[in-house]
Amino acid sequence: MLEFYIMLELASSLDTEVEKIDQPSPTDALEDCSKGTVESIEPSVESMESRGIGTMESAESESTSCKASTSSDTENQLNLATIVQWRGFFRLLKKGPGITPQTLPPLKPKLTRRKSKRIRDEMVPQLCSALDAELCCFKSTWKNFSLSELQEATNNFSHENLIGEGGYAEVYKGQLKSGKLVAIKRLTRGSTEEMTMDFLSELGIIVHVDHPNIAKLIGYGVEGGLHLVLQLSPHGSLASLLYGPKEKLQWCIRFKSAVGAAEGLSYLHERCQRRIIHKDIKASNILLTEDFEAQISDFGLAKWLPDQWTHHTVSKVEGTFGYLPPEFFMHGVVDEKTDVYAFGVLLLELITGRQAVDSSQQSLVMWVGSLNLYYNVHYSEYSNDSISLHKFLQAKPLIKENKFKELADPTLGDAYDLDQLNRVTGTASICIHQSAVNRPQMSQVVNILKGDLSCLESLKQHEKAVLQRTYSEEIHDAEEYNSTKYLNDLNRQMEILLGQSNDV
Ligand SMILES: Nc1ncnc2c1ncn2[C@@H]1O[C@H](COP(=O)(O)OP(=O)(O)OP(=O)(O)O)[C@@H](O)[C@H]1O
Repeated sequence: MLEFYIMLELASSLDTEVEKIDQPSPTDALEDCSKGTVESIEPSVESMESRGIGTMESAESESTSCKASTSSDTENQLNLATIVQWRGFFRLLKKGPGITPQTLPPLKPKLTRRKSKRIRDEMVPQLCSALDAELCCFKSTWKNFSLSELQEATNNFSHENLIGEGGYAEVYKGQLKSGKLVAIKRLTRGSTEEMTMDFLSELGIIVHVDHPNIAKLIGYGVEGGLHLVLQLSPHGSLASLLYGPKEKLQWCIRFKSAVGAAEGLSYLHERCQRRIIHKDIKASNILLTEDFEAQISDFGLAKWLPDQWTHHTVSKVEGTFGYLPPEFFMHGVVDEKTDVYAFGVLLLELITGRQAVDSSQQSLVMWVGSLNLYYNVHYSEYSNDSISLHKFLQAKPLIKENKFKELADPTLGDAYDLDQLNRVTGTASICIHQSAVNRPQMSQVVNILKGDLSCLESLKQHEKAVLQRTYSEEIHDAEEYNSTKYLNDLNRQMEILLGQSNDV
C-alpha cells in the first residue's frame, strides 16, 4: 500500500525523472536505479566544489555495441520501479543495521533510452531473476555507522586524521570502538546527484567482489553525508609511496604490487560474478596492506559489462588523464582493454618513478615514446623455438642499447632484479599497445609477470590473425595509425582536455 502511494506520488513527476535518464551523469551500473533518490538522502555536505582537474568529465551519452529499440512505456515502468526500490533502499540504509538480501533492489546495467532500448527489453527479465539469486550474496555483514560513531572514530573528522584526498572525496583514518583501524571515505565533491551516483556505484560494485587484491568495505554511513568505511591500508597508496616524501619504494615492493594489482584486475575482468571494468586504474587507486599486498580501490567510475556486450561506448571523457587509451579518446570505447592500457601506464610509473602526467603536464607515455625506448612490440618477433623472455625482448632497442638505466627510476640505483625489470618493461609495452586488440588480457599479464611466457604464442597467433584482416577498413586504419600519429593525437587530446579541465 505504501509503495502504491509512493508510486502515485512519483507518477506525477515521472516525466521529469524519465527525462533525466538522457542527461549526463557519472556512473553506470546503479545510475538509473538512483534517480529519484537524491532528495531522499539529504546529505549535509560541506563542500560542493567542482571535481578535481586530474579527473575529467564532459557531457555524456552512452551506448553499447548492441542495437536497441523498445517502447517508452516499458522504460517508464522500469524507471518507476527502480525509483521506488531505491527510495526504499535509502530508507533502509539510514535505518540499518546490515542489509538483508530481500530488501535490496536488483542491479541493472545503465541503458540510455535512445540507444539501447531493445537490449533492455530482452535483458531485464533475465537480469532480474539472475540478480535475485545474486542478491543472496549481498554482504549483510556491512555495518551501518551513525554519524556520531564516525565522528568519534575520526576525532570529528579532524585535519590530523585526513590521510587522502581525491577528486571526489576526503579519506580519514579512524579507530572504531572495537579498536579496529579503518579508512573513512567521505564524499565531498560534485553535486548531490553526482555524489549519490558515486556512492551507489561504489557500493554496487564492491558488493560483487571478494578478492585479496581488492579493497575491503566494512560498512557505510548515510547520516550527515555519504561515507564508505573501508579497511585501512597502512601504507597508503602506491602514488603516496612513489611520489610522497617517504623513502623511495624498493624494487621488490614495486614488483609485488604490480603482480598483485594485475591479479586483482584479472579477477575483476575474468573471474568475478560480473565483468567489471574499473575505468580508473592509477597509482593513487592501488592501496597497500600491512605486508605490501596491492589492493585495487575506488570503484566510483567502475562499469560492469553484460557478457553479450563486446564493449561499452561513452561520449563522456571520464577517468584520469595520462591513463586513457587512444580508442577511448577517439571513439569512447570502454572494455577490459581500457584497464589493460591504464595498467601499462601504472607499470611505467613503477619502472621510472615518474608520474603518468608530471607537473609540467607531460605524459609519461609520450616521454618514454620520445626517448625512443619502447620495445615496439610485435609478437611475431618472439620465437617459439626458444621460449624465453630474453629472446622475446632481445631484438628490442632498449635491451640492445642497454638503455635500462635511462628508463629505470634513478632512485633505485642498481637495486633491481634485471629479469623482473625486463618482464615488467616488456609487459608495459604490450599493455600500452596502440591497438586494443593487440593488448593482452589481464590473466596473460599475470602469467608474463610471473615468468610464464606460454601465452605469448597465443598472442602471436592473435596478432597474425589481426594482420590477415588488413583489408578491412578498420584494420587498415589501425595499421595506418602509426606511433607518430598516435603521439601527435595524444598530444592534441591532452591540449584539448587540459583546456576542458581548466574550464571546469
Ligand atoms: N582504505 C584506505 N586506506 C588508506 N588510505 C586510503 C584508503 N582509501 C583511500 N585512501 C587514500 O585516499 C586517497 C583518495 O581516495 P579515493 O581514490 O578513494 O578518493 P576519490 O575521491 O574517489 O579519488 P579519485 O579522484 O581517484 O576518484 C587515496 O589515493 C589514498 O591515498
